[in-house]
Amino acid sequence: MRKIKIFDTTLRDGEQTAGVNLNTAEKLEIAKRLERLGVDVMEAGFPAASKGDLEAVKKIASIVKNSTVTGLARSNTSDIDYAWEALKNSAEPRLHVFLATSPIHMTYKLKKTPDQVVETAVGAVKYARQKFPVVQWSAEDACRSDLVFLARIIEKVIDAGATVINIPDTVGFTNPEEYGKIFRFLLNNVPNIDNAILSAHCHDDLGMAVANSLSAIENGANQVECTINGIGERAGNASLEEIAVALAIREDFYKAKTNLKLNEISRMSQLVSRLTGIAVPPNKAVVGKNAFAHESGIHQDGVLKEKSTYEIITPELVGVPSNQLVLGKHSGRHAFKDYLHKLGFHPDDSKLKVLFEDFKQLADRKKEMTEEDIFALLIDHKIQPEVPLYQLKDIQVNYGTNQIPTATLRLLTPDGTLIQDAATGSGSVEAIYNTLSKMLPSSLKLTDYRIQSVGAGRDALAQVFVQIVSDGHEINGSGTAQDVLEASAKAYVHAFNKLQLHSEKKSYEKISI
Ligand SMILES: CC(=O)SCCNC(=O)CCNC(=O)[C@H](O)C(C)(C)COP(=O)(O)OP(=O)(O)OC[C@H]1O[C@@H](n2cnc3c(N)ncnc32)[C@H](O)[C@@H]1OP(=O)(O)O
Ligand SMILES: CC(C)C(=O)C(=O)O
Ligand SMILES: [Mg+2]
Repeated sequence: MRKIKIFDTTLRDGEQTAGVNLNTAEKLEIAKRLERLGVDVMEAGFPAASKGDLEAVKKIASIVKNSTVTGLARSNTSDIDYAWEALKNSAEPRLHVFLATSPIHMTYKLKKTPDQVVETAVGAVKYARQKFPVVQWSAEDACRSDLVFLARIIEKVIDAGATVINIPDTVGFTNPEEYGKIFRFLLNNVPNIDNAILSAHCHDDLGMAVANSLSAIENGANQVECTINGIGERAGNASLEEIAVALAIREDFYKAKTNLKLNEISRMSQLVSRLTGIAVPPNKAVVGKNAFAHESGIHQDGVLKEKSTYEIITPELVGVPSNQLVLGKHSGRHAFKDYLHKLGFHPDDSKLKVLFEDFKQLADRKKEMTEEDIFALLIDHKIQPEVPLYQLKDIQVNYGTNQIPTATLRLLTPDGTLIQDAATGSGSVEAIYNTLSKMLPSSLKLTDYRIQSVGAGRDALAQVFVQIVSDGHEINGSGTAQDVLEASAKAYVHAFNKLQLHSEKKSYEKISI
């Protein structure tokens, strides 16, 4: 199977998104995540652009070890020297140097003849190779360039020492068929092309960046450049998550793999969105909030019977805990009943009918029905579960570098008694969970624990998700609080309460109406 290298440029082209400015700490946080995601190359910035960017690239290059770190430079010695200053301590210093090749750019922007452009490009690559073992050369605006000229300049820069040749669709002008043909043309017309890796770099001005990147792969590109959430100059770049998941899901067609850990994608996307302040549209493929949400009755019924009826990507593949059946006015009886079962209520058919009619009436007035809405509906119908529900009253955690973490918790039991206990653990969360295990009638075996922040900045709320599996049922608990430890405790108690509702089967028989 072919291996496609993923060149992530979130920290360079992605940062060129209007209104985005990442400081060194933020860039480093993203870089570490990109490394964990498994990108082959990350472009950390444009060192000649500012002192801050130079420092950020330098820092990232000194810390990131499992992905190659690169930086962009114009075709002049000064930019290349700045890039060297930033990258010289990386494991394998790699430069990305570019020069425009289209008549429009050469005439109006660079004010150079084609021959002068060849001379400048070759000079820059030769100069760069005196320092950098790996030099990638990009033909800016390649897709509006004369292809014979493009082939000529590429042959020369490969001779000068470039080993990666990038073909940017700088202004997002081409379509997949044309873009693929450019790669075919270069493979057939550049005599030394086998000495280089061909790379694609697409912009989304006409909404074709991902399709163009995939076409390039079909036509010989072995590297694609992309950004998380597709952020980037103007309408953005090709989105990493869409390319990666398309390759994985359609492996039968593309017959190509990447090194990415796909289950890191969701968290990666959230981090970039939070630090850049660029929200992910809910309907965005793969990472949008609705990518795994089913709203209409026919779809929900299909998914409940067999997920693959309407899901080509499993949420778990990209690190989303589970799909979501959103209750709304388009929902049908199957989804409604399933929702009630998950909450622990099992009304018989006649009660379900009445509840469903009321639900539809309410849903007509609301965009989305929440768990609270459904509970309110059940309470209106005087349906109450007589199952034990525990409430977290307060929590205190002692943590210090040379101290054993200790948690003290107080819980309100279902019969209203206040109980208190304490336990230690190897970390604060473990201490909390050990305490809860002592206090609750049974302890939970967690299969997942995740933290994410709700909102941006220092005052963001912490949201913790835990998952347990019991009798083949997946039960998710969540807790939100200003503090991550309190949110962790709440999530555990939430999961425990839901487990009670499920496993004790106290739901319908003991519901008093
Ligand atoms: C397609 C892309 O995404 S390319 C990357 C775009 N990213 C950026 O521009 C972000 C960082 N840029 C910057 O901070 C600044 O533009 C700098 C520091 C690079 C340059 O700033 P300045 O020296 O003030 O020049 P300015 O940006 O106004 O103009 C660009 C100059 O570079 C020249 N230039 C453009 N591309 C190249 C190139 N690949 N090689 C050499 N020169 C180039 C232009 O012709 C122009 O030269 P001129 O001053 O002789 O007319
Ligand atoms: C610098 C190059 C690779 C670029 O970003 C573009 O042409 O879009
Ligand atoms: Mg670009």
